[in-house]
Amino acid sequence: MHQDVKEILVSTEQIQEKIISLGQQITNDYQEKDLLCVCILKGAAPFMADLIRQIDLPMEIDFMACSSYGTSTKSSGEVRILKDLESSVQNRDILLVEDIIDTGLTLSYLVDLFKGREARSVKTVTLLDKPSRRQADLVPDYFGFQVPDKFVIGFGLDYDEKYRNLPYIGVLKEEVYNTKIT
Ligand SMILES: O=P(O)(O)OC[C@H]1O[C@H](OP(=O)(O)OP(=O)(O)O)[C@H](O)[C@@H]1O
Ligand code: HPA
Ligand SMILES: [Mg+2]
Repeated sequence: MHQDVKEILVSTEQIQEKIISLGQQITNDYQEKDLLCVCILKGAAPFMADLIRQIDLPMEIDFMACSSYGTSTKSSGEVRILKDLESSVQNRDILLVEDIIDTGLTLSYLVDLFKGREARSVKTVTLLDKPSRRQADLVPDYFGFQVPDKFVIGFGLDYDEKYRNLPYIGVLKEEVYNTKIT
């Protein structure tokens, strides 16, 4: 275990098992649809890469970068689009792929954005859900694991851009962000 991790919440094996089952559900639900999986960078990249290999359908992928946390553990509440899609979403079935829904501000902003762009359907899949912190009225269509109100890292999730490469979900030790000089 990494020295900055207080405890492991979800193991590598649990994550992989869950991704297989999410892939099966999505495969069943998107038969005869025009599926475009949109990865919300950067955090969702590892989850997206594993998830799409468990979806047994003709489909496309695209990437969007937004940021609301910057280098902090608190959401700024303001969603900035850093990179937009290359594909058109009009009349397509969009599945937004996230690593975590926390306040829900990022994803509810993006769902509204894609509905405004006339997608046929907009659904959401997230590896982690932290419902206790919700500010926006958003329930994911598919989720992997619910997590408590702790700042989590690994499998794409960062603190100050680090720890994305950990192969499990862990809780970051408080002293790591309390002692940071900003
Ligand atoms: O529900 P919310 O409170 O809006 O939080 C969730 C969002 O915050 C994180 O992104 P971040 O802004 O840290 O960008 P990153 O994926 O590049 O780390 C995460 O990947 C989600 O996109
Ligand atoms: O708990 C979290 N960890 C990392 N990034 C996040 N973005 C929202 N919540 C979190
Ligand atoms: Mg982040």
